Amino acid sequence: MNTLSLQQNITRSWQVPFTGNSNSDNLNSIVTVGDRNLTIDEVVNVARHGTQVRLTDNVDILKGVQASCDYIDRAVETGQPIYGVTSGFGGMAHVVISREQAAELQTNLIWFLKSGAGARLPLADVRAAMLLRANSHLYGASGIRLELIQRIETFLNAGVTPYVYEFGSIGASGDLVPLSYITGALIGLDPSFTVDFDGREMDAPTALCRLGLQPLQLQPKEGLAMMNGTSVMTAIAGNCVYDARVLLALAMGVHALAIQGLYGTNQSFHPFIHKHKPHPGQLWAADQMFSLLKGSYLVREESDGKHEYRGQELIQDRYSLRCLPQYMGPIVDGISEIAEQIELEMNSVTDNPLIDANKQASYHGGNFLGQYVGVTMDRLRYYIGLLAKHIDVQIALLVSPEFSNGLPPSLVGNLERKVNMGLKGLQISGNSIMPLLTFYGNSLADRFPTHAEQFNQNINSQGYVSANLTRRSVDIFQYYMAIALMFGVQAADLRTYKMTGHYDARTCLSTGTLELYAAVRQVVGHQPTSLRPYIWNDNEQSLDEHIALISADIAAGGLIVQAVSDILSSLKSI
Ligand SMILES: N[C@@H](Cc1ccc(C(F)(F)F)cc1)C(=O)O
Repeated sequence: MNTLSLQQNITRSWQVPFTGNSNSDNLNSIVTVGDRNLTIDEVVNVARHGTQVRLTDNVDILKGVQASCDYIDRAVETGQPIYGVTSGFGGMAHVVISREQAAELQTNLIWFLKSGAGARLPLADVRAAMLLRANSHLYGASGIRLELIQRIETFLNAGVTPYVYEFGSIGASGDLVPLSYITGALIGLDPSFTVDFDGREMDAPTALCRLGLQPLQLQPKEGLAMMNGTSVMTAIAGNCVYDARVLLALAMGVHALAIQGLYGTNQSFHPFIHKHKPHPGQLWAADQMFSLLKGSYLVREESDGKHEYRGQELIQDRYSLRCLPQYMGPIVDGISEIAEQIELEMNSVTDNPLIDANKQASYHGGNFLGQYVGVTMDRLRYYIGLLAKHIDVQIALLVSPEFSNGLPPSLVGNLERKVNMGLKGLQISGNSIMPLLTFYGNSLADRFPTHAEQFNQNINSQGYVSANLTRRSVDIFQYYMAIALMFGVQAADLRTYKMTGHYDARTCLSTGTLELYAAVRQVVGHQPTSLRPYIWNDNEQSLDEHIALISADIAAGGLIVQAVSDILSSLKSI
């Protein structure tokens, strides 16, 4: 198979047209919306795996939704001045809107916001956004009918996903432009609103017809309630946080393989050291690495606190090994803080004005500002850059015999075939990715336009663009991780040979890394043998095909991700 066709055949799980319940594990599980405790994992299950959703049947919550609509009806009837209900929008909020124009105001909002550009968002990100919008509306503070919220449920369960575009939101009034596409499709406003219906492109009115639904006329406030919020950027952020945790768990696995490849010591991960600097992330990384290396014949077992001179080799390891917990710690802590903030944002009401039906009052405010998403997504890309930089130096040690405790240069397998250059090209390919990941680590939230929308939106988060940039960074990091795993596997085989005279690393690796090693070998279709390492002669495999296979497995949560599931679940509990 040539590389081009391979790349075309391997599509990332969240880019494939959504085709309903693809994951049998989720057939029986249902996510209830409206109980105010959605988790990132639930969002990912609905977004990517077709888990069905059900709106809460909690009577108090449903009554609250209706009460907020009644409040708006009365306000329009009596001509009360309320932003976006009886007034114009944004920098034109002084314009008074009559009772007769109040519904048209809402539909018109969709029309003038329909100004997106660029590529379509992955369907899974749009599905997550719909779920979050429904969740936000069930707090009963938005003045939106249950009937409209139920449409979101229907779309999600039937696998109908509006097309939304990558540019258009400054993350200030939430995601006005992206949400206008979702709203236009839900109500079947016009055939120019299009959807993916179970894998087929279709205009929204036709899709509604297939679902047995009629086009819906928006009531006062409903358009604003639908579009004034952070749901799309928060959805992308939730999916990215999930992926980033997977990649962090894999980074730990890669380092554990590299440390064994380098014949490193386990002493640097001894609990005694870390209890004297007990940051939670550092403690976690040290503890994980200590156990990940347990039982290995490829590490220096020095947990008793002894150390010996080893000829020309250093008495202690270089920093990328020895200081791993101290380097990873802040990243681990940072990602768990990000997850917490994104989950809180997912369970928030993010529109304006907000209605307190009990007090018969409404409040003008700004919960739609996506600053939490902008700042956390900037941070997440920064952390991804730091993770990539660390892996890059580990690879650099592995390919240089003067630093690798004597592995062959560029991890050449068959040294007798003099033309073999081993993993030289693979390292260069990785070197072309790592700087981009650190570049993407730059912040966006501090570079906002100060004069947006007649100076009304004069501070804005850029949270949507930041989240999309983080999606890109995550995707690229998956390629990088594939390359790193290939280095880890080859190094383990070559170290095994140095220690035992055969190449089957399964006999020497720690129990904690065996499954990861085996998963990589299986995904590339290259079973371990005692006679040869993973890469023997340069001309016997196409490394690009291996990168594509491994990264696709990572993206789809396949064998390689399952192999680090213990690390992943312990990471989530920090
Ligand atoms: N987030 C704003 C609502 C808003 C602001 C601006 C516009 C537009 F489209 F005119 F620019 C629409 C809605 C608010 O609640 O204050």
